[in-house]
Amino acid sequence: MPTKIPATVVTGFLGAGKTTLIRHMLANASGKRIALIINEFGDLGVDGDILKGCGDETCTEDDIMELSNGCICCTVADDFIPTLQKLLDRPNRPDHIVIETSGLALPQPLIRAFNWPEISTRVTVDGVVTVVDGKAVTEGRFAHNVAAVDAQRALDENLDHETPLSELFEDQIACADMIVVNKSDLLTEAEIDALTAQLKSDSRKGVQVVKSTMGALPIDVLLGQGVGAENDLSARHEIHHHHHHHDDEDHDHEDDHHHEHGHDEFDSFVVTRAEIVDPKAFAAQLSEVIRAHDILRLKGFAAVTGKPMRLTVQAVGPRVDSYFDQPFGSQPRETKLVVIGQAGLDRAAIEAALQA
Ligand SMILES: Nc1nc2c(ncn2[C@@H]2O[C@H](COP(=O)(O)OP(=O)(O)OP(=O)(O)O)[C@@H](O)[C@H]2O)c(=O)[nH]1
Repeated sequence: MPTKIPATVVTGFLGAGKTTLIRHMLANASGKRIALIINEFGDLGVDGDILKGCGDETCTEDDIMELSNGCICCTVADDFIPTLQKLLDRPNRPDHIVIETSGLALPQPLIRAFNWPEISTRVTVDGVVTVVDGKAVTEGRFAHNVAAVDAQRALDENLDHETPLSELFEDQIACADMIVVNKSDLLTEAEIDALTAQLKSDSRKGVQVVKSTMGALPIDVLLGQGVGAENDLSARHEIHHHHHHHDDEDHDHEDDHHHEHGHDEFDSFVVTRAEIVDPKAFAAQLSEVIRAHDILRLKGFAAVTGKPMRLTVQAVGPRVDSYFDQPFGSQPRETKLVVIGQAGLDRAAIEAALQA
């Protein structure tokens, strides 16, 4: 019997540093052949583009598969399973598969999919790595307070006291085999220690919590955990669907489509604009728009007058990073930004502000 190929699921909220961590991993794969499946919220394909640009010989463009149809956890049958099968049917099988979920995905339904007969004999979930934006959590952006939420839930099972952000965050933590406290460069030692202790107590027993900057962790730490996460799903409780049968793990596939979760509570759209003249001023303008409209995530590429290189723009909350990454080459010189926030974003106003 052929051995199962290990698959590592990398999850974590929007902008936590999943793509950065994977990029570091690919650059340090030391000959291991890694195939990637990535699923992005927002339709610009920024993550795929960044990863394809890694230029690492152990991971060619062919090894990167992008799921197109929205949320990985809602399109398991139509998109994820066929993509995985395609990967497994290749003559040149990968040593390891890494799956980057979108920042809004619940990992549990994805892991449950590994029990589907079509793939269960061929792959196993090696481990779930949850990347945490240490700075954002420390600043309280997820209003992360599991104890208080649990106390409320004990009073009334049916009440939904949580924000969409804290729900997702807690599900992603509950599913983790390893938690990466990323962006530790933006934290003090004391903040890192406090967050680490909190995450340890909020996660399952034995879950490792490690800190990183720019996701720089040895590949041996991230891969090869050998957990078989699909076999102990019940330990990875799902916060959202308490009213569903979360204790009945092998219910039929249909149920995966009935779960309710946060997508409707988030909005995403793409804004195009004319070339920008001054990258620094543009970053300041972005930061202002992000604050004014409470935008969670903004990323994309910009054309700067007089520059052959493409400016990659990355904003997580009010923090804006931008850098020239590569020449436009054969691609059109366009400025395109994907904007992600909670539902109710004022699209017209944001567009106007970004195009100003
Ligand atoms: N200061 C700092 N910035 C970081 C670190 N890790 C990632 N970033 C930056 O955070 C931004 C988001 O990083 P990504 O790796 O794209 O995050 P992601 O989780 O893949 O984002 P989504 O796919 O949109 O959910 C980028 O601008 C990164 O350069 C870190 O350790 N420290």
